[in-house]
Amino acid sequence: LAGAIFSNVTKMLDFYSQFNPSPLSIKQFIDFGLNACERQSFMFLRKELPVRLANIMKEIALLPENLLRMPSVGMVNQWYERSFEEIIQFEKMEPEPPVLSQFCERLVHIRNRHADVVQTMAQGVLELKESHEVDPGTENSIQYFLDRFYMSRISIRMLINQHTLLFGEQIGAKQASVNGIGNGGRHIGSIDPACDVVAVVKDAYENARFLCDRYYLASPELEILQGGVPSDRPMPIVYVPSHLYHMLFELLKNAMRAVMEHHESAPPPIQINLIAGKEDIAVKMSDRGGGIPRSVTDLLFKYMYSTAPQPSKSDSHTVPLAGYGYGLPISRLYARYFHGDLVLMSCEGYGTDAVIYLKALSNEANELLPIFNRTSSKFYRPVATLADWSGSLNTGSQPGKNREK
Ligand SMILES: O=S(=O)(c1ccc(O)cc1O)N1Cc2ccccc2C1
Repeated sequence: LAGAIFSNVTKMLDFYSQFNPSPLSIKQFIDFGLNACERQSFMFLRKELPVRLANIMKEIALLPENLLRMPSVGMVNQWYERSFEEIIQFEKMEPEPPVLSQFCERLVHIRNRHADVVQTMAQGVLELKESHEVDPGTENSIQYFLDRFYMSRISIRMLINQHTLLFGEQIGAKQASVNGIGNGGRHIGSIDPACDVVAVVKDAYENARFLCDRYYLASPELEILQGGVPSDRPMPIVYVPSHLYHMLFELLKNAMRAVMEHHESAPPPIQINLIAGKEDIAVKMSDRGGGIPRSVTDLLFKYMYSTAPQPSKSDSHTVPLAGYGYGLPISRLYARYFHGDLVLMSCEGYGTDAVIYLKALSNEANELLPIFNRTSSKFYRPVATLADWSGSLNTGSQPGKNREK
């Protein structure tokens, strides 16, 4: 029987992975949420969630053997297989109330099962680093995979959160989503159509400052500018506050650590400049924390570089303010998820600017989703490439001029 079940799941994976994920824009999430219909949401998700799960599960199967065999990666893979099987069971069910509420409960169960996926995958990367030599080709495959894997996870959790917030049994979920009372900001699921960037900046700053004070017994002040002029007037945008908070909190922790470690006393303030353009909204955070050389800036987004043994829970308050966990790479994924970006510009010896770019128009803020196909599969069988620019660090081993090109 197990064999039969296995082959059936494999067949279903092949079936659903043939479809491309369907990206939604923030505008579409809002338009649907304003007169949300649970039946329609159910009909969409019981197809779209298996499509997104199957697309990324096919890539997990293409991972370098050494990583795929790590115990933690095996565990994550099992979670994905179990969740995939549970959702496709709703394929043939009638969209009647009892099934709709079962579906909602099942989504909550799946979201909880996958709560620790980020650190469990990081553990898998650590197991690989500690057990095998990792060649540059494998490292590139892992970087490519994890960006896509975590982006896929962000998108699946976004769909689950919208459905459970709009139709779930939380207190106040009903009237809040229907006529907007009971939630002052008229949130549509996890989206706030009037998310005040200044308020989220202050919230993230207060929380980062608390950690900084506890560790350094001091913390830098914050200056908020809008268009280069000091102002903390509200700045409403259409966005997911929790995503914006996650990015700001990470960048503020890094900036505070840099400033406190670069100045014995009187730390210079961190400056956040908010600029609303026609296409882009830019949140530029500037610190005078001494910066880092360009050769290091790229490493900060590398999962392999950022994976280090986790400090034990007991001394977690002694963990440096900004570790080098996956905070920066995942914050960049949150920015890119709705077609924005997160870039670092460091000037060694002076300080670092970090810019979060967001789409100004909600109809342009489309989900950015990984697609499993021949193109993505090629990334997992990297062929040795010849240098096409001279003078790079590893030219020593390149074949001579008159030999094969
Ligand atoms: O690399 S950084 O320039 C830096 C990186 C990211 C960021 O958001 C802000 C930053 O400032 N910076 C992090 C850090 C930590 C300890 C000591 C010195 C520094 C320098």
